[in-house]
Amino acid sequence: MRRGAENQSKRQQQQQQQQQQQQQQQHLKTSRRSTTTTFSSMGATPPDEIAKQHAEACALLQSSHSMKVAARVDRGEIPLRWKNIPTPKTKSTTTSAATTKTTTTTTTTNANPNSPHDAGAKMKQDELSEDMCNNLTVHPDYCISSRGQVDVTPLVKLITEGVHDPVVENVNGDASKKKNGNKENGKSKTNNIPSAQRKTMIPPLTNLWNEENAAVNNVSITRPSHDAWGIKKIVLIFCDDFLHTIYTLPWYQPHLVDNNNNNSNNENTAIGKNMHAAIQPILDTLHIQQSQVVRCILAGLPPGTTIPVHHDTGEWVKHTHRIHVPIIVNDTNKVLFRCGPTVSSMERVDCTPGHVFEMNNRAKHAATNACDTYYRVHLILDYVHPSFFTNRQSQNCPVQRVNLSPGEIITQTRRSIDRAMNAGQRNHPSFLILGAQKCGTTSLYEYMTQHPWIVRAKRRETHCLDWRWDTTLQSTQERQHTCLEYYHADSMNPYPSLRTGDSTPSYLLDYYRVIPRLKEVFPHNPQLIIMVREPIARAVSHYAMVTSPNGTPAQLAARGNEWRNKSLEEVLEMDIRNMKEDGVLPYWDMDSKTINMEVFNHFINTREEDTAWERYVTTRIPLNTGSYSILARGMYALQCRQWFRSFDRTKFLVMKLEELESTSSNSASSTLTDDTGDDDGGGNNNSSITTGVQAAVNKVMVHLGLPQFEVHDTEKKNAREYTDPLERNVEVRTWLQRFFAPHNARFGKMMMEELGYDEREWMDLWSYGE
Ligand SMILES: Nc1ncnc2c1ncn2[C@@H]1O[C@H](COP(=O)(O)OS(=O)(=O)O)[C@@H](OP(=O)(O)O)[C@H]1O
Repeated sequence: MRRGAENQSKRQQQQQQQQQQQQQQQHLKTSRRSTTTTFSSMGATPPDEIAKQHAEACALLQSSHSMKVAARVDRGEIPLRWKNIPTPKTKSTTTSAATTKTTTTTTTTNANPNSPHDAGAKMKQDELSEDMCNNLTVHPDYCISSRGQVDVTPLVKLITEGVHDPVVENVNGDASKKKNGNKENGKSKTNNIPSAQRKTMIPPLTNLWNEENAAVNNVSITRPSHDAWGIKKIVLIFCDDFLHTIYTLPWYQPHLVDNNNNNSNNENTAIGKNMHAAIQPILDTLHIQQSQVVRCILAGLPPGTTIPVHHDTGEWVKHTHRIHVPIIVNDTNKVLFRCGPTVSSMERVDCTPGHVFEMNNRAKHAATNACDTYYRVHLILDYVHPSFFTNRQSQNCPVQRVNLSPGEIITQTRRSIDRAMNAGQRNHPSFLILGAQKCGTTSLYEYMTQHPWIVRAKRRETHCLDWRWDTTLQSTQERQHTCLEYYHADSMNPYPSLRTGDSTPSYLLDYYRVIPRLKEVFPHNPQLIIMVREPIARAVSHYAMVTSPNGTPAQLAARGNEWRNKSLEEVLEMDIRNMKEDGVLPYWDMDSKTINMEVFNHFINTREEDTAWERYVTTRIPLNTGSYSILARGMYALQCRQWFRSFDRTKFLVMKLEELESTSSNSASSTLTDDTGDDDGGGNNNSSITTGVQAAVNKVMVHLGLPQFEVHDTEKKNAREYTDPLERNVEVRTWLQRFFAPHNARFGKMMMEELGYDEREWMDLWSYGE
């Protein structure tokens, strides 16, 4: 009785927390610009399409030319490179399976599917003909590989209880069939009890399929698409989409530790031990270690149900080998599990219990249980190569392992998983892009926020530390609260995996206002990102933006009118005069437009320079316009110096806009770290310098300690068409080069000396020749 009451109150608590979670998730979803990335391709299949595919699959099974099971072929481990091929954008995942008639593939390759060593099987993506690329996401020979046969009797014994209970309604309709219980075997007593009544009963601990039992004695995990299809589950190991944290659930812990002091007992502990023992033969057959397994689930496909044709998405897919082992299949003639490079070339896999097979889950696959009564149970297991862990370590993102306690609450989004006990542990914002203006800050923010764990702030440029700073607020607490609102901080609290930040490019120069405020309201010190760009190009871009007549009224107002009727030359002269007057440029001769290098070398990094720079910054930076400091914003060493004095150097990441520009390596597959374990996979060479959007974003992820991801949209943002006024004005360009050359060299040296950056990238920075 006591246990029943405890369970009851725990369930109520869980329900409340789940409701809160749902509300917060909804808020986060609406606060993201793109919610589409949070949904899988499979969830999108409409119910009538699923019903159609189910009818077609049942017809295939019943027809006189019923689909033959493909012969088992051991191709060894499926190379992960065949999971890294970008999916063609035009492909539809909801195509009807009606065309599936044969068991042979219809591809044009000459590779022998029976020989993993065939040269054709080693074919690279770029060798595929254009036609094949349009149709294939994976190599046709590497969709299925038979990896062995095991005795699954011990596992069957552990999970038989409750397996055929019709707790979940049949999502393909025809629920009435199941309401009457198990007609085919008539053995299960519980099946004669109406389901509503059965749900109120406290399930025996040994019924591992019961969701209420799992919520109290294991841990409740949501799998949105699978849950919607009514698939029952026993979750043993689970991880988030980036394999950042691997959670071992109580029912897979041989030495169960209950941190919550719940009612875990010997019976529950025995489950973990027995489960381990029952699954070990499968790991032995695969020749893998327990530590390589990142997901392990028993999935029960309900009678009369079809999982429609789909392919799995998410970063985890690229790094994992997907294993299926049929465990309970009452009648193999009534189940259809298919996989292939295209909908029309999917092959039927042998689903005899104990058949350990690997499938490429980037390939199309579908499953049908045409049986009237019995669930079909598969063990589904994903594992990684040991090199995955070492790569993650070197990317500042080591994989975490966590043993969950019985009944522990976790918070999930589509791509993240957190422990409820860790709610509120992340301080927001996690990062700020400080500038410089016109150096690609918009693009960088847009690239970064494609990461499913980075949530956009309410606005890209919050300006909460400069012109939106509310001077009427009395206390730090009030100011903190106001600033945090820009970052959805409250809604983010249950999901410490998620990060947020903004990009306000005016902060870099406006250090004297921004730094003290930042320290006051964000004392945890967010990670700081600075983008720079060749300063003459930056100045021209700045001038083009501020004088452009195009833009919303708010944009036009923010840019100001000060430069509207002035030439670029006049604007440059104005700024150089201001700096000269403030004492910033004692080395610059206004008449000859030359630098006295001796004076320059004596003056820089002195107290006099600091005082002069402070005079300039504190008197020349208005809050109501963007028309200022066309030259000063390109003097990066002077700006960074102020920031480096206030924060630990490790907080900073400085990148050049030019790093984004490489066209050769913008594709993710060429710059994502390789952990495929393939002999010809082309490992990550630390000594080479890669550029391009993906490489730049990878650097940012390392800086933030976030797992790397594939940037899909690598387009330039905030790009403007304009005629460069300096194109024909060689004289101005030449004096600008004279002006900036020593500043560029000074900045490059600073990056090498203070941040330890590679001299191949920072020596001779933007040198202009003679
Ligand atoms: N990927 C990539 N490669 C090369 N150049 C790029 C890229 N992304 C942005 N850009 C250029 O960056 C300029 C806009 O910078 P910002 O977004 O920082 O401008 S702003 O300060 O927010 O207004 C703007 O420069 P101009 O077009 O010269 O004005 C963009 O074209």
